[in-house]
Order: sequence, then structure tokens, then C-alpha cells
Amino acid sequence: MAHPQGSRAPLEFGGPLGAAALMVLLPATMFHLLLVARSGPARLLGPPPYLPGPDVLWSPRVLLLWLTWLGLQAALYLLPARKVAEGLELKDKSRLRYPINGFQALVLTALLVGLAVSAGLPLGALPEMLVPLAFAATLTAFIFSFLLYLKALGVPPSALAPGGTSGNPIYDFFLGRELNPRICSFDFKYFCELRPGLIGWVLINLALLMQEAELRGSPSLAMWLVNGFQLLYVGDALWHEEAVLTTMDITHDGFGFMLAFGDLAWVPFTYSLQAQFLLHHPQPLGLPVASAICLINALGYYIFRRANSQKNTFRKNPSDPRVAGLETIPTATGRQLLVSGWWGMVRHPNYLGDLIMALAWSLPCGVSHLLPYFYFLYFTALLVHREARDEQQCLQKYGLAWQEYCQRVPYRILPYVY
Ligand SMILES: NC(=O)C1=CN([C@@H]2O[C@H](COP(=O)(O)OP(=O)(O)OC[C@H]3O[C@@H](n4cnc5c(N)ncnc54)[C@H](OP(=O)(O)O)[C@@H]3O)[C@@H](O)[C@H]2O)C=CC1
Ligand SMILES: CC(C)CCC[C@@H](C)[C@H]1CC=C2C3=C(CC[C@@]21C)[C@@]1(C)CC[C@H](O)C[C@@H]1CC3
Repeated sequence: MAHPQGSRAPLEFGGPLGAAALMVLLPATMFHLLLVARSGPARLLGPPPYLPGPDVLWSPRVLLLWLTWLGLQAALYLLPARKVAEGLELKDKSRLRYPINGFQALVLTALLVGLAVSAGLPLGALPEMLVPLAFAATLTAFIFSFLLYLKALGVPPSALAPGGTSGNPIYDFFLGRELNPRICSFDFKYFCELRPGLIGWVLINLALLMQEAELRGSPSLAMWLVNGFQLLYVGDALWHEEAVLTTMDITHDGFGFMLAFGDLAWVPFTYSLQAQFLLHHPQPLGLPVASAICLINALGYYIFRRANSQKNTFRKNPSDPRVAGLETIPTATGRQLLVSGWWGMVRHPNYLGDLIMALAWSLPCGVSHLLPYFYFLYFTALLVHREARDEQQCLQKYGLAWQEYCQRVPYRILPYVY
């Protein structure tokens, strides 16, 4: 199959073999974490307590529940939005339009769940369904990616993603062929990136908190902290939903198994690991330590938000008084690169803030187990890899100007270390 741009993009993620391995390893890791979190020893590196059979994984009732959840989020996505934003210019010079109503979807979901709980819905029963729910989500991700792959066979080359057109079906299935798969105005990638998984994550956390209250009389301080920190993170992502339109996931990566599984299964079922761990392994937490952890989360959030907002403000309007005084490097594309302020400290200050928050989410779980630190370890690896991919793309976009930026701001994420 001829590559639409004439030359093939270099293969990432270890090529077809790496992609095939990841398609097995990622779901296996997710199930391992789910099973180990509820086991007594909770050893990250130990064997799972048991291997779940089909009776544990498969439940038509749970599948129906999962599909209802997806349907509810799709319906909320279709509601009138406070704003419709335009994405970046595409290869064919057009721009897609996206509804900005993610925060509204979060609030409406909270209202609906609140009503359902007061009408007797046993939300505390959800933690018992996590394994079959994760199985339903994984199955959906596989089937969905397969349908997306088939759909991409019929689109023009200008609609394909730069990376997912190697011609190797396994690799392209994993990375995704089509950049912005849509039916009418319903954008599948944008929908999945921010709605069912992120909102599902906070709902699972809340269910774990409610079950802890049922089991122990009240939720623990550690559980409150984990719920509060992660709700702030998800609320922030949905409030600043428009910013996702400039991420590499939307502008560069196709929609294939990696993002479908990542968005629908990986995020809700592994990002809620700390709350899962706390339900089965209560941790005492005194007020002084809790306050110190809150300060760490606040510091991480401050860096993350200020850095992201500074770049977004600058990209929208470089003459905005909040950023007009910052030093910049001109590039051949006509755009400029910030070289002072947050983006003059390290080349990815937002990643630094995100990592500090990740640490703060694990600390309420104590230091007796490695398991609750999985997110921090995985996230460090994800961001180091993502940073390298972004640098590669920026070097291509900005050439010499990017090299000058790298000379002037030599550290990538952590000042004086990396
Ligand atoms: N929790 C999770 O699982 C994940 C969270 N995240 C978070 O999502 C957020 C978005 O991350 P991500 O999409 O990776 O990337 P960034 O928001 O860091 O965006 C990178 C882009 O910013 C622009 N840029 C880079 N340097 C400069 C500069 N000096 N001046 C102006 N513009 C610059 C470039 O794009 P251009 O020049 O084209 O504007 C570059 O491609 C981050 O806060 C990250 O921490 C990300 C991944 C996973
Ligand atoms: C399954 C693999 C390990 C890789 C999966 C990656 C995805 C889980 C992430 C890719 C980019 C993401 C972003 C976010 C969540 C995780 C995924 C989907 C955010 C929405 C998180 C909140 C931030 O404020 C914005 C992020 C954008 C990128």
C-alpha cells in the first residue's frame, strides 16, 4: 500500500512487534492491577491472587451497564454547548468544529447520579463489578478499533494520520489510521479522550468512597484526599476542554487501539488504583501529614495550570498583556516559542506539575506498598516518552528555532536533572 505522503513516517512503539506486545501487555497489566489491589498482600510485582475465569469476566448485565454509560455520555455530548471551538487547520486547509460542553457533562452526570442514588441506586456495589466492567471496556475498545480501522479504508489520504499508515495492519490498527474519525459532527476521538473514561474514573472513585463508608462507617481521610485531588484534575481537564484540541493525540495521532483502550479502559480502571487500594487496605493518616500532602498537590496543580494557561494564552493571542512581556524566539512558521516565564524554566513545565500531582495522589496510601505508586511510575515513563515524541515533532515543525530553544532551555522536565 503506497504511503499517502510518498515517504513513510518512522515507526514508533517498537514497530509492529512492539504494537502487538502492547496490545496484550496493556490489558494484562490492567487486570493484574485490578486483581492485586483487592488482594491481601497487594504486591505490584507478585503474582495475581487468581486468574479470573469467563464467569468472573463476562456478565451481560455489566456489559449493558457499560453500554448505557457510553450512551449517556454520548447523549450529553450532543446537548447544546456553551461554545463551539475550531480545531487546528487540517491538511486539506479545513478546520473541524468541536462542542465545548465537557464540564457541563460532568455536572449533569453528577446530578443524574445524585438523583439515582437518592432513589436507591446502590453505587457502593460498583467496586464489585470493576473486573467485568474492565473486561466490557476492553472488548469494546477492540471491537471499536476494528470498526475504526475498516472505516479508515474508505477515507481520502488527506484524512489519514501521519503515523498510522505504515501498511502493516497490526501497527496501523494499534496507532490508528484515520486522524479524526467522525459520523456527521460526532467526533469519536475527541469524545472518548475526555468523557466516558475521565468522568468514569471519578465515578468509580466516588463508588469506592461510598463503599468504604458502608464498610467502616465513614470514608477515611486518605480516601477523601484521593477523591478530592483526582476530581480537581478531571474537573480542570473538562473546564479547559478546548486545550485538548492542540494536543498531539488530536492533531497528530490516529484513533486506533492505543487511544481507544487508553481512553475507555486504561484511564478509568487503572487511574482509580489508589482509591481501589485504599478500600481494601485502609491507611491511617494524621492531619499534619494530610496537610503536607495537600500542599504538594497544590504546588503540582499550580505549576501544571499556570504553565498550561500561559502557553494557551500565548498561542491564542501573543499580544495578550499577560504574556506580551515574555521573551520569545521567532520561527520560520510565523509562530513564536516562549523562552522565558514557565517555558523558559524547563521545556515541559506542565509535565513537572502533573508529576508532582501524581506523587501527591499516591502518598495518602502510605509507604508500605509499591502498588499505589504504579500511576506515578507509569506516568513518568509515559511523559518521558511523550516528551521525546513532542520534541521530534517540534524539531520537524520549527527546525533551527527549536534547536536554539533547546540550547537556551537545556532541561526537559526537571530543572538541573533531566
Ligand atoms: N494524565 C495523563 O495521563 C496525561 C496528561 N497529560 C497532560 O496533558 C497536558 C497536555 O500535554 P501534551 O499534549 O503532551 O503537550 P503540551 O501541552 O506540553 O504541548 C506541547 C506543544 O506545546 C507547544 N510548545 C512547546 N514548547 C513551547 C514554547 N516554548 N512556547 C510555545 N509553545 C510551545 C508545541 O506546539 P505548538 O508550537 O504547535 O503550539 C508543542 O508541540 C499536559 O499538562 C500533560 O501533563 C498528557 C498526557 C497524559
Ligand atoms: C494505553 C497507553 C498506556 C496509553 C494511553 C494514553 C492515554 C491514557 C492518554 C493519552 C493522552 C491523554 C490525555 C489525558 C488523559 C490520558 C490520555 C488519554 C488528559 C485528558 C488528562 C487531563 C489533562 O488535563 C489533559 C490530558 C490530555 C491528554
